[in-house]
Amino acid sequence: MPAPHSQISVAIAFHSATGHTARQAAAVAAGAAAVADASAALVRLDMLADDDWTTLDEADAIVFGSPTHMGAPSAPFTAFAAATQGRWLEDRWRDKVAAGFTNSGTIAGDKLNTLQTFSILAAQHGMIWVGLDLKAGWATSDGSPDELNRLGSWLGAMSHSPLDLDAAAAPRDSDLRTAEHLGRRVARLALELRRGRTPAAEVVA
Ligand SMILES: Cc1cc2nc3c(=O)[nH]c(=O)nc-3n(C[C@H](O)[C@H](O)[C@H](O)COP(=O)(O)O)c2cc1C
Repeated sequence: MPAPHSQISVAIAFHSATGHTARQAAAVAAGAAAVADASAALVRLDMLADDDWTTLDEADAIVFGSPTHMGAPSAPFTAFAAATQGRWLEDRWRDKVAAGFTNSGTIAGDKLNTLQTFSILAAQHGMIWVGLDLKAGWATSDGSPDELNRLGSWLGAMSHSPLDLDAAAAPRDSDLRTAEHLGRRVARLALELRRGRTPAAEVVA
């Protein structure tokens, strides 16, 4: 069932092969669900059922997530993107809020290309892309990797999971809190869109 008029739902459409990106997805969901009148649903793209498509169709916002594989979204994510073509034809996701996150084994790892691919998918669907509104962390000589947005990304949330660490040990907490922040922002903006903002003229009067 679609959310009642005063409430919004955020779907997190993600793939994760070995669990690291799944932790990032859970953090986005926790952030979204922490906003009053917002709910969050995790949709695993490697086991999509009809109900999952319904969850996506009824969501006010969809956050795309995938590990970066060979500098791009993983194959299951790419298959999912292609499978949305019918919805694209029918404009079914137009004006939904969209955002994205990715995780990879090296600090850079060409993750930006993954986020760009998500944002183009959103644009093709007529969705409204929401980036990350956090200053760069770990950007000065006395900075720390424990700061939010330590990887300095604005198109979406990035995280890094060193290749020798399993999903219990990575991504680190600052990356998960960054993902949580993105989830909160998406839910807050989706609520504002649903309820309507105060018209600008009234604000300046
Ligand atoms: C086929 C494949 C390609 C990968 N390509 C990249 C890459 O381009 N850049 C990178 O930094 N890490 C790369 N990795 C590492 C993964 O991004 C990393 O292990 C990530 O934490 C996996 O996330 P998951 O546990 O959610 O599956 C690759 C891993 C695989 C299996």
